[in-house]
Amino acid sequence: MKAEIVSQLTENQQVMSEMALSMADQIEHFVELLCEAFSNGKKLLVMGNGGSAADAQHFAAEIVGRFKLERRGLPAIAFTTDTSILTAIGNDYGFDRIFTRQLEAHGQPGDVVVGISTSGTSKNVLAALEAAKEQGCRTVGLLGRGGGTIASIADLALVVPSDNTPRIQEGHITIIHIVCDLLEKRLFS
Ligand SMILES: O=C(CO)[C@@H](O)[C@H](O)[C@H](O)[C@H](O)COP(=O)(O)O
Ligand SMILES: [Zn+2]
Repeated sequence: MKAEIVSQLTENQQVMSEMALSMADQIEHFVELLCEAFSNGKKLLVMGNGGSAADAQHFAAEIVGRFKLERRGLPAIAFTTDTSILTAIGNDYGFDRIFTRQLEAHGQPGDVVVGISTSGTSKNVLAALEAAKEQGCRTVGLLGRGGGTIASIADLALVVPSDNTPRIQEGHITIIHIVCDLLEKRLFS
């Protein structure tokens, strides 16, 4: 068992090292998109399924609350949190529409819409990013496994270099923390 633990920790380190070599420019671009949006009174809308739903909520909490600095709250909504909305839309229109409908309700031109999907293929996330583009929002995919179909439609695709879902999720939350740290410093210090 110990060998397996060491192997998983080592795999995490390898993914993080590859990200450090290949993703810094894209992460910087993500920070710039969000800083521009918040400076112009726009907001972050974010979504994902399963572990990525938790990441979406975590991201919104850092933005509305704070990361490290004392500052005013910034506007962010995770489309994963309201069980009445999720069950009503899922029941009445289907699971593939749970994010699209919320996007229709909240999305404004200039908002940054972030879809988190380790496979890059979740239909509800893909549909929401497609709708977001039509509404004039900027779209970002936090992805894995080569990026999938979502990478081909997102304005900015950040693809964690792994095919292993937990390692990809660890990459996503690391990116989210770096982005929160940098945008907070850029906007408030
Ligand atoms: O957290 C995990 C696996 O680590 C799962 O809950 C996982 O997020 C779910 O299977 C999701 O439905 C996967 O969706 P996606 O990342 O491919 O879009
Ligand atoms: Zn997980």
